[in-house]
Amino acid sequence: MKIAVVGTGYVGLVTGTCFAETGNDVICVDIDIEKVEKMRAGVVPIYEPHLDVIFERNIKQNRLSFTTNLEEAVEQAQIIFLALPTPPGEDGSADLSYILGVAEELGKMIKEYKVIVDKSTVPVGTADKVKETIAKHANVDFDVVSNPEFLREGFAVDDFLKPDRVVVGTESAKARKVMEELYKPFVRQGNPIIFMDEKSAELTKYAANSFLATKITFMNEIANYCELIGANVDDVRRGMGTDTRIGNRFLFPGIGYGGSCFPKDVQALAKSGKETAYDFSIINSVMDVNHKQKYVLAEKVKAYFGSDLKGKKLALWGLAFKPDTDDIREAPALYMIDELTKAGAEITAFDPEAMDNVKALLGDKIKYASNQYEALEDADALLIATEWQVFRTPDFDRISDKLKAKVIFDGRNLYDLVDMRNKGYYYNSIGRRTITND
Ligand SMILES: NC(=O)c1ccc[n+]([C@@H]2O[C@H](COP(=O)([O-])OP(=O)(O)OC[C@H]3O[C@@H](n4cnc5c(N)ncnc54)[C@H](O)[C@@H]3O)[C@@H](O)[C@H]2O)c1
Ligand SMILES: O=c1ccn([C@@H]2O[C@H](COP(=O)(O)OP(=O)(O)O[C@H]3O[C@H](CO)[C@@H](O)[C@H](O)[C@H]3O)[C@@H](O)[C@H]2O)c(=O)[nH]1
Repeated sequence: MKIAVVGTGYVGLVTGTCFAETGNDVICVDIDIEKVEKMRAGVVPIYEPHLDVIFERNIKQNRLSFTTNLEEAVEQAQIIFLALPTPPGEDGSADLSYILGVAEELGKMIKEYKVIVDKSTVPVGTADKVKETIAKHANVDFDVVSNPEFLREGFAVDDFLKPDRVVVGTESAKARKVMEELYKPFVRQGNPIIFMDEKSAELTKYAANSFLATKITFMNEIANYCELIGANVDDVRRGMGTDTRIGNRFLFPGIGYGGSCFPKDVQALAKSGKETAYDFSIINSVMDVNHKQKYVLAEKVKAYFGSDLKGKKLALWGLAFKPDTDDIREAPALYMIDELTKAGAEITAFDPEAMDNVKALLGDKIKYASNQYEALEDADALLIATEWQVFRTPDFDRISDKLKAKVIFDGRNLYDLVDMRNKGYYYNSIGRRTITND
């Protein structure tokens, strides 16, 4: 099939590359000229494990190409995917200007039947708006389908090629056939395509993300409570998660959920509810609790050193909102940096992939180390914000040689409590008792 993908971010580029991998001819469109030139030169513009191999293979085999020219892409394609940003607007609702802007252009360009597929995360009713916008200009038949994407950054290729399910919202038999054909290779692997109407598909995406955000937030509250009563959240998590009705995934407490999706999607669902006079009280609480959770580690540092952190040097491991990505959107580390530098602390950070993005955002507000141990030089404490594999089994002798004192605040529960006691650390983690070295 001939496919155009508009927007080559995490979703668009993975979608385009994976559909090329299953034998389709894919042309990806982006307004960012620099990005398109990079991709034409064979460079993957984002950090996403395993994407480079299939990206290169499909370019070589002429199934994957890039352009800034929407019309050129649309002309060739039977199916046009919209993988455009839907950032929060000022009031928290999803900003649809990218989607509707491109829909307007599509309306003027299409000259024969096309299936326009919305892969972006959009509020209920957006497929209708896209339809109306295109119909203002187009005088040919077309369908607008909602096909929300559930991939996770860091696992995007695997999630896309082997999805738990594919959700397709369409009431058009013609479009349904096209989507069935396109996703056939995935169904062969035993994963269902769930067909429904457009509105239900749009809501499914928000409901899934908000449910997962709620699950994490619930565990964060249990973790905070564990600290007060002297219980161990790791044990509670295992005890709960083995119940198959609960499941053991997404129960890891930490310093709040971040990223480009959960924060904005939870907020957008709450906002959509408000517009229909529905008060999503669970969702509102989730947002409140998560906001506070982002400051939990900074509060622990202040409780230990005092609220004035002038003259304190802190090493920070991890900046990305989660491991295996260079994405720092809504990263809890950024909230922590803000709070701690306001209190006067000097921070030296290390992250395996996200440092360039943080440098572009924060400049010299913090210092950047070239490896995880360099960050520790002369620091009063080590703080951990992201659970990169490389932080899980560090050389503790090197850590204690470099730190002024053996003090660790761990926002991701990477280390064993008994081990930390034996090694003589002050070790403060989430939802577990604090190990003191006195
Ligand atoms: N990132 C994820 O893990 C993820 C997963 C599932 C769904 N989503 C949703 O998918 C959508 C896209 O997310 P993303 O993370 O890929 O975004 P992104 O910001 O990484 O990428 C968007 C791309 O669109 C391009 N763009 C903007 N305007 C354009 C235009 N008029 N024409 C062509 N290209 C244009 C930008 O230059 C950018 O390259 C959002 O709605 C998001 O909520 C994201
Ligand atoms: O047990 C857990 C699991 C996750 N998180 C945090 O939750 C956030 C989101 O993590 P994750 O879901 O792995 O990353 P995303 O790439 O943002 O993926 C989510 O958002 C995407 C965009 O909508 C969806 O497609 C995915 O299905 C959904 O998992 C991160 O800050 C994680 O640190 C926790 O704190 N505890």
